[in-house]
Amino acid sequence: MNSPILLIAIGNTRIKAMICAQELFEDCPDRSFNHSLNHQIIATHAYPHAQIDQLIERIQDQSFSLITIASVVPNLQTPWHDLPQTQIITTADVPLDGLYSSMGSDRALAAFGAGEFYGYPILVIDAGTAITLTAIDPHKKLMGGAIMAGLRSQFAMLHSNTAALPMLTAPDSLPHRWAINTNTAMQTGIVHILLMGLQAYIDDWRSQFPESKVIMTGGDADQFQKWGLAIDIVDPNLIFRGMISFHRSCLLRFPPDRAAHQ
Ligand SMILES: Nc1ncnc2c1ncn2[C@@H]1O[C@H](COP(=O)(O)OP(=O)(O)OP(=O)(O)O)[C@@H](O)[C@H]1O
Ligand SMILES: CC(C)(CO)[C@@H](O)C(=O)NCCC(=O)O
Ligand SMILES: [K+]
Repeated sequence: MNSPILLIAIGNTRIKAMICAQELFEDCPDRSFNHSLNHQIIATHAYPHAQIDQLIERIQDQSFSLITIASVVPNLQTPWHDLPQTQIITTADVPLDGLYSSMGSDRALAAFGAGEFYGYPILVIDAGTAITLTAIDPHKKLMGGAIMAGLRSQFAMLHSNTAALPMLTAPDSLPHRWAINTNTAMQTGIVHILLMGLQAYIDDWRSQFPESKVIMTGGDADQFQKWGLAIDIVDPNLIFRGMISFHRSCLLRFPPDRAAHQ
């Protein structure tokens, strides 16, 4: 058996790694390679930046035929960055039209992975350290997007920029809109206003592309779905799907047996 591949996505809070079987990249006539992702995943890991040593310890003894890294934290180097089989994917590598050069590679890859898997047009909402919306039209062109502070970041901002407000986490169930104590007031303000704002974006998108799917990913995606945000699917693996789709598109353009004979 070929050694597995390692996919690494470096976000602003956590480093996420997926180990999957090499067979993902074997030639097949349609997009079924991607549909089989769930069966090919050997392991997934997510560690905050400060605990990167634990990730290293977990996988340092394994050998990988291919390593792919996408990062939105340029100064964070890992032991995998400099290996000969490592490829760093940037936004410029992602085969979608109209991407701008400073756009995060996580957004470009998640949108590409979502579009290739669920079809275009597509709206991707990534609820992580930041919340991003990334909208791709039927011609695989960026329509546009938005960036705002993520759920945890909003609580952290209120706490660090005021004298009296505590550091809180988001409530499990949707709080009553009109609060009569500090903690609920903070929670209700952040949660309801985020939900209403995101819903307005989703409604606007659906009015232009009624057939489009709306996909959510990122650490808080499940929470937003529980609160009733009208998304179609939560998919935690969009960025990894984007990496696999990227390799797939390279293989289709440069099949290995042809390259070997040139
Ligand atoms: N174990 C965890 N550690 C940190 N955040 C978590 C965890 N579980 C859920 N979360 C939530 O996930 C959010 C961070 O999301 P995520 O881990 O996707 O961010 P990230 O790694 O910084 O990615 P990005 O940079 O793409 O936003 C926080 O708002 C937090 O509420
Ligand atoms: C917005 C974040 C922080 C989300 O992870 C990342 O995608 C990023 O640093 N983006 C650069 C700016 C942009 O996407 O327009
Ligand atoms: K993100």
